[in-house]
Amino acid sequence: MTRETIRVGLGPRSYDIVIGPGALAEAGDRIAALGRGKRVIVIADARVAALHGTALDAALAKAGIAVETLTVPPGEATKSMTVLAGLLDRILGLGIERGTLLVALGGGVVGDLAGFAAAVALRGLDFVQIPTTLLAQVDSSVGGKTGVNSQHGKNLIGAFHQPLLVLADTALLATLPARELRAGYAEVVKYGALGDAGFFDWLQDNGPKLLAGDGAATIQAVKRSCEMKAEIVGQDEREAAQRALLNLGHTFGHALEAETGYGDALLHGEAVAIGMVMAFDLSVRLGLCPAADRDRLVRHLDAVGLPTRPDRSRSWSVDALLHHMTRDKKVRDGRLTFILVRGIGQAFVTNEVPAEPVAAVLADAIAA
Ligand SMILES: NC(=O)c1ccc[n+]([C@@H]2O[C@H](COP(=O)([O-])OP(=O)(O)OC[C@H]3O[C@@H](n4cnc5c(N)ncnc54)[C@H](O)[C@@H]3O)[C@@H](O)[C@H]2O)c1
Ligand SMILES: O=C(O)C(=O)C[C@@H](O)[C@H](O)[C@H](O)COP(=O)(O)O
Ligand SMILES: [Zn+2]
Repeated sequence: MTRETIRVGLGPRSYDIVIGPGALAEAGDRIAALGRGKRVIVIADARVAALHGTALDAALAKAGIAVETLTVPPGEATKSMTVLAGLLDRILGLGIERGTLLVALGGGVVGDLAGFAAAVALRGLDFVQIPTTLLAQVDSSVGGKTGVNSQHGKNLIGAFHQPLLVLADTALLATLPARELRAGYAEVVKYGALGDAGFFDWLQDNGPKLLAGDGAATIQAVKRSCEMKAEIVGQDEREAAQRALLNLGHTFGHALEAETGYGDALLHGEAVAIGMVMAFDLSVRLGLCPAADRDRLVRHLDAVGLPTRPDRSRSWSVDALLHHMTRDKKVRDGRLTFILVRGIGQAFVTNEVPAEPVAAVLADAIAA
């Protein structure tokens, strides 16, 4: 079996990301090898549990591990304090100990929620990520950002809590709806756009193959994305500086998600695609980035069917978007922090952006 293993180097909290088709079937042996006892609680997205829960149960049973599964409803609305409170009640109701291991089975929603539950239950349980969307395999399962949304904004309640292991079985993506695969692909493009122009070139040639289900292209893209994320997180776990590069497109994107109510109207990856274009627009407007690089990004996102500007059939307001942006966790002394670019693959972090060009980028993007 093809397996790629990437190590996230965080001293005593270092862990492996195992990538490849069939990794789920190895979950029992790999979890047993962690030496955390013979009992796990799986927290699963109900849709994913129906599709892949039996295979995980069988893998765990083969290694003599007892499993109890708790499901949560699919969708971004599940990343809430209400669902978290109910989930914690159910976890505690199972009579857990500090040694009990949680396993998150699903996309970024379940990974963020279950990871946060693991961070706070009994003041901290160990957990394993089994990501089942492209987005979760390339991004959310790695790096330890866990949490839920608040009425005040996206991911405003949470904790840094690293998993013990990430098992990214790329074969599970076969059941993922095309729109979800595409949305996850936006975070893959993000890695090329922020720090690897060669990877961006590769994606221009291979992205369509990946989206058509090509296994080799998928493994390669997941591997490169995880390598980049592991390197950045290994240097700056708590986003004191360079980790903010992984937020390219997110200050704008999270504002769009907040305005659309965190529903099916705009998926996180779709918001990131639009947000990246806005970050490039702002960089061009400030004279930092050639317009040709912005155009290249837009052409590639267009070519794979990702949105590049907010849906014009809705009504948007610059002030409302700016209001959401002020809730961003990167705000320092009242100033917004942006991830800007000098070109494809050359992102940097700054909090020295005047207000006018930001408002102008928003106004242009939402103009009818
Ligand atoms: N923690 C981080 O570093 C980080 C990084 C990026 C995104 N995120 C968060 O991740 C979330 C988005 O994650 P997502 O895009 O994975 O969405 P998601 O978890 O909502 O999953 C998308 C949909 O796909 C379904 N699904 C999942 N796996 C499937 C499979 N293999 N087959 C069929 N259906 C499947 C789910 O039921 C759901 O309906 C957002 O909340 C975002 O903020 C977090
Ligand atoms: O891991 C990170 O760091 C990221 O910023 C990855 C992002 O893709 C992800 O959406 C993350 O959840 C955003 O974090 P936030 O701190 O802006 O809420
Ligand atoms: Zn993201």
